[in-house]
Amino acid sequence: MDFKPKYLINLVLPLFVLLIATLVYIGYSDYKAIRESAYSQARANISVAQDYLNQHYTAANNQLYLLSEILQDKEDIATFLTAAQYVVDHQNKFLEVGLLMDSTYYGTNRLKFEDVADRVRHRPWYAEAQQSGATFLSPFYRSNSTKKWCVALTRALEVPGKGDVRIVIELDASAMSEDLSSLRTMKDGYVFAVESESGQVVIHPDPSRLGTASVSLSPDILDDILNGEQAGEIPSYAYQDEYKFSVYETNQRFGWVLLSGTRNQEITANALKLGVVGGTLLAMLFFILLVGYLHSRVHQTGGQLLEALEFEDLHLQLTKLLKNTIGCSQVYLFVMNEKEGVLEEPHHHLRVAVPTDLFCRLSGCQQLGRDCQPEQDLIVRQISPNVPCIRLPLVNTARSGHIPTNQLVGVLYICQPGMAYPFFVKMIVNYTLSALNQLLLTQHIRSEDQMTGLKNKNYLRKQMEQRLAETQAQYYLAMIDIDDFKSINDTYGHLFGDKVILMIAALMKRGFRANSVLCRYGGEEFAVLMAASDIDEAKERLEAFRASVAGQKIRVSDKSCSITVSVGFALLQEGMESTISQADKALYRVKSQGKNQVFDAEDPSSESSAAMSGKTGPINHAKLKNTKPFSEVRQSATLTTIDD
Ligand SMILES: Nc1nc2c(ncn2[C@@H]2O[C@H](COP(=O)(O)OP(=O)(O)OP(=O)(O)O)[C@@H](O)[C@H]2O)c(=O)[nH]1
Repeated sequence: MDFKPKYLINLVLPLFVLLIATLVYIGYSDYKAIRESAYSQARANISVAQDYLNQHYTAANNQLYLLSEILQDKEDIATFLTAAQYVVDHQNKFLEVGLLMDSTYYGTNRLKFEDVADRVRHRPWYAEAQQSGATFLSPFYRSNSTKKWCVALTRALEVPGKGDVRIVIELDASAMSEDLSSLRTMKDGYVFAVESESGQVVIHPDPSRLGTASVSLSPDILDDILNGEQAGEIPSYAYQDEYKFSVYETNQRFGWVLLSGTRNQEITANALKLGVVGGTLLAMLFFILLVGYLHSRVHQTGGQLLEALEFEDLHLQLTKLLKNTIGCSQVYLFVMNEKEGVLEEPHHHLRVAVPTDLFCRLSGCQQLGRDCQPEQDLIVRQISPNVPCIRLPLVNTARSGHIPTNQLVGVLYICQPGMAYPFFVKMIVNYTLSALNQLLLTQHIRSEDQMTGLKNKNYLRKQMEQRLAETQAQYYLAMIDIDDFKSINDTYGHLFGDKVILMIAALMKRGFRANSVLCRYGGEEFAVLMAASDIDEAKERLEAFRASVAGQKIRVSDKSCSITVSVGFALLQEGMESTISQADKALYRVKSQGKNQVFDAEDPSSESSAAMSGKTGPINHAKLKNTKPFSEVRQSATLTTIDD
């Protein structure tokens, strides 16, 4: 099966939709994957934080035990305080170590408060019913001496004779928060902790949040936790105008709830980033492949346009190419006829004046005139397409110095129902322009007589065919033959004969209107196809030409000679062959009646002479020798100059 590019082009829109859908799917999958990974990262962070807190709890508990051993062993406060100071100095999470004995509070950093039995009862670290050897964890509070947020571990002791003895270690919440702040979920997520009893924030990377009420843990969740819920998720809550998610676990030792989470937006942004990057790469790859394929297909088929030798071939190939690539329904390829200032479309036999606004577009070098409306363009009005039409001027651009000059070669009209892709249209325009240029050049070469620059017999016949199809104007075909040319050749040589032929061509170009078809019919015979209102006008013009030739003298060395031509003409009607034959017969009659005259096919006076001579067939110059020899004169004052 021949796969046509238009199928692929038609797939662009559905594929684009598919691509968007894929992107959305990729984005959603990414979102889910990233969210899942964020959750597991958050859980991992909580687990690290659990270990961290448990270690500090155990460390504080161990220190309490050691210090109580020292106190019981030595019963010496100074030794105890030295050991306590050592502990505080080497463990930066311990704010203070205190000893309550004999109603006196001894603290590290030389603190001593006497007679404080009543006051200490109100301190958070003091538990009235604490049994000897048991450890009590205080609620979260701000330390009196250091003014820092902390939690205290207190051990009650039995020291004989010393009454109520308590050893206290205060744990610094800010320092612990700082350590835990390095646990990040994605970029912005962090670990924090809330005291389940009070709902106060106890660990937070932002020190100003310590001691404040938790935003994430609603009273309902706190109730669940107090009722034994140990872990869970909070999918969405608003904090500082942003939505966040958190996972939580309770910490048995401290009785805190550890939370870790991040901004939902961050997950979305990451998913989008991944989705967009992935999708863009996918889209780029897809479009590169698509454009590459279409590019090569258009080049491949576009190259075939250049092989067209006839206009019909070009039209056929172009229609095929445009149907296969952009799915256009009709193609009109107009060729500029500069001589007559009209655009011709041979395939549909159209001939119209060049749309006036086309040149405005050309001067602005706007090649793509899209969606021409019938009221804007005479040609579109004539074509009257039932689908949108695109007008594409085919312009040769040359540079003279710095100024670009545009030459309109033709105009392509594409009737196209769907989307037109400028990129491909532009490529097709370029190919069409090249093919048209090549075709016109080939036709020019094939239709021109190389020696004189006049048109040749082929071209004349085609023009006659075309004009026969027209009904508006009357055309006349004249056959012109140089009189006694053989003698000229024989007398002055062939080179001179050539000069005579060139002179006749020059006089023809000068003597007839621009829209006449001037042709070298063969050898020393010429033809003119011209428009005239009637036979008299035609004869008058031909007569003027004949006289212009007869009035010229050609110089050869020191001699000059006069040349004459015989002209027979006929009205272009009925058929091409019959018209040629009639004009030929008229010419023959001139030859047989003394040459250097103009006869038309209808002329009754000339008919009789032809009948007399008994010749009615096509002219045979070889048989009409020197009816009236060319005149040979001495050098005269007015001579024709012929360019070599
Ligand atoms: N120099 C030159 N001669 C040519 C060319 N083409 C044809 N001829 C010659 O033109 C001559 C035509 O001669 P004829 O057909 O006998 O006609 P004629 O001598 O003009 O006689 P009439 O037509 O009766 O006036 C031949 O001798 C051809 O060789 C050409 O391109 N250059």
